Amino acid sequence: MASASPSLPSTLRMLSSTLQRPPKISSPLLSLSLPSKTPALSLRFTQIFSGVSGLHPTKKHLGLRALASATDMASEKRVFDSGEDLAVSLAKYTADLSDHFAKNRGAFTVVLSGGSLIKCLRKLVEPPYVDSIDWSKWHVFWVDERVVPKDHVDSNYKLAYDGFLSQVPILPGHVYAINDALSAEGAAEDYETCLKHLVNTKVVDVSATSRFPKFDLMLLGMGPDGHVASLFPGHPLLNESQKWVTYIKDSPKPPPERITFTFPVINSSAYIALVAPGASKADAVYTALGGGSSQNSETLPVQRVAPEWALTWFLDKDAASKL
Ligand SMILES: O=C(O)[C@H](O)[C@@H](O)[C@H](O)[C@H](O)COP(=O)(O)O
Repeated sequence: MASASPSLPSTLRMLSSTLQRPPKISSPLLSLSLPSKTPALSLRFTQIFSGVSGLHPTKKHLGLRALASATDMASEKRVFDSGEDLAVSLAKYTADLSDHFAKNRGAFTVVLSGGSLIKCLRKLVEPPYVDSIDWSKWHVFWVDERVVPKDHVDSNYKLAYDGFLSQVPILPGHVYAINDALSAEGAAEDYETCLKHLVNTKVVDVSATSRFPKFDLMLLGMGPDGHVASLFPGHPLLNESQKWVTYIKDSPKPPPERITFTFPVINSSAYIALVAPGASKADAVYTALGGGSSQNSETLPVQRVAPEWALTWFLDKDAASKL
């Protein structure tokens, strides 16, 4: 079943195979129960789930705790008793979005992080999802990657390949790993060039508001310090407003050299799942969701995460223990 391989060609060679198979773009995204897009009257809501639940914010959810908000992004928090329950819910959430975007857009663009996220995706490689998802529509990207060879133990590609990609029939030409023969600067530039081609060919959608690429689903992990992707607290890269992909050579989390999507790209996504289980995340979760403040009162990177349509937190009891 494995179709991706650590010896995949460079990003651009993978791109060329993708370009031969442009997805069909059909109708706009109208069939989901999306949050209101009326800025003046938009809603933010929070609901605690103890198990598997529906995919999208719906009127039923909104009836529970709806608050007026300045943003039209819907925000939802799911707290699970166990990692197993979290993984089940995340698989259903992802599979439902896959189904929707595959049917309505002809492609499903999914952005992965490194870290514990990949383990949280484990239910996708099991029945019923492994057989029911239309994997041929998936296009896989990384929100950040360590500048190391693809077969290196620190590679986010290798982590995802070993734990997820090798077990599902995603087309190798739809897996956009970084070009590991390049420097950090070169790899970031190469990845941005790749994304531009994919936007031009409509594989990746574009935000009508920001004009940055609009990925269908971004699956983000979060560090104990509140970092997302390779955007760390207090780092100047947090304020990058032009580039789509940039690089860092002084990452406080090893290894130091990485490439990363910028906030304009992250926040142009349609959906973001913030997957942050574990006690080490409790302080940052409290800062982001419980009204706490960070050690030096600075805004944490995770607090800047605001996709165009919906943000869903996937937490376990330990991560939510201070809420
Ligand atoms: O390459 C990376 O280091 C990641 O993309 C990073 O942003 C990760 O998602 C968080 O550090 C959370 O990692 P954990 O889930 O393992 O804590």
